[in-house]
Amino acid sequence: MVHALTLNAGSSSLKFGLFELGDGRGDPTPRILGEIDRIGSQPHMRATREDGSVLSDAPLPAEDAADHAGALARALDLIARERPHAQLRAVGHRVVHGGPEHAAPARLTPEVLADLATLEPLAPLHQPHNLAGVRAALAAFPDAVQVACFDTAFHRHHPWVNDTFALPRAYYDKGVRRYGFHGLSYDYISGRLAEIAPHLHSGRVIVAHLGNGASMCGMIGGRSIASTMGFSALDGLPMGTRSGQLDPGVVLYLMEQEGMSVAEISDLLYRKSGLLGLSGLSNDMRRLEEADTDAAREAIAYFVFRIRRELGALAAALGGLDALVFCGGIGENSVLIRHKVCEGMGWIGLELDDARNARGETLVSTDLSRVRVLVIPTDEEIVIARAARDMLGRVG
Ligand SMILES: Nc1ncnc2c1ncn2[C@@H]1O[C@H](COP(=O)(O)OP(=O)(O)O)[C@@H](O)[C@H]1O
Ligand SMILES: CC(=O)OP(=O)(O)O
Ligand SMILES: [Mg+2]
Repeated sequence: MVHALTLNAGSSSLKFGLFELGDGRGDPTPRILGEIDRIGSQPHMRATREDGSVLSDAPLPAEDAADHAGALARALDLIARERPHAQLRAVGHRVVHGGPEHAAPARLTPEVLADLATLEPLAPLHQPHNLAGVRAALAAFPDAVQVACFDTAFHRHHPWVNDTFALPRAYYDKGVRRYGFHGLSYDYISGRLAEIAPHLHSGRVIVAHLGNGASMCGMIGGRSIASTMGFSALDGLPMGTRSGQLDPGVVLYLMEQEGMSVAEISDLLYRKSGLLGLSGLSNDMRRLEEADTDAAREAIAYFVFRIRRELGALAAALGGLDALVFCGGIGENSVLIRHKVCEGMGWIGLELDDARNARGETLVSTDLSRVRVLVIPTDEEIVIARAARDMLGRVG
């Protein structure tokens, strides 16, 4: 039976999925979904079958998953044990940055891989690890069709005013643009909305992808019009460890007055800021919600304030609002954050139903709310699997 493997490599984690492709026309069926985290230190593998039953939830010997290639080998051992007859004909990769050119998934050739490596400085927390996953998979499956699925692709047709900064034009031409990210998630949500609420899909929608990385996207007719992330995955909302939007004067100050190096500033903005920096406690929203400290409450207050501010800004960019969708680990699970984001939003025609919100229903707005509020679990893996299926259908 023909299968596709999906890989989503983070700095110290590797998410993997095994999908059955059937006759290549229907939706891929997930058979195994898993993640190895703490690669290089204390690796741990979790994996489940499609029915939710646990296949693995155990530490791995450190030397077995010392890098992404080792982690991939362990994931493949598990897949081979569980589904020994799976023919792996395609591998789909999440690649965060596709630069200005890629508006659709791309077949991975040595040339494309070399081109994507030049974008590593633009997404240092993601791109080098994504490409480490690609190299490991190319070595393991030289005969499979390998496809890169870009977080930036969904936004490539957004309007020029949201694509540019007010810098001299030469910088735009060199690629200093507002790319936008989390596109696999937005693509999935756009597709789900078309299925479950087509009248909303065709309207003005804001999607809040609130996970460890967080951004918001304004869509009309399911297409990106504006988003809060820009040139890098640092912009916009504060995140687990990333600052979000920052006056560029702060960076100049850190260089000139604090004498900080580029590496130090990068470490500060990508790894020590956001919820972690403000709370002094954790990047994990669950821990902040449980913590009884002023700093944790202030970190949550700032996160919520920025989401509300961006909601207003994106609604203005869309010329109004028909629906707000929450997704990502925080958006899907945090009753408190959804409540705080929607509190007092009657001015824009949005009213949350607290009982529906507490039950985590799909529709969490009141029946009288003009703006519909929905919670839709996102699924980046199926978007990658579909792209792998389509590429295999074209070239395989
Ligand atoms: N029940 C919950 N309440 C509040 N926050 C939650 C809950 N479940 C998960 N989260 C938060 O979701 C975030 C991780 O989101 P996720 O989308 O899984 O991240 P990633 O970007 O790593 O894929 C963490 O901050 C975690 O605390
Ligand atoms: C682009 C980005 O921020 O991704 P993640 O949420 O996986 O960190
Ligand atoms: Mg994520």
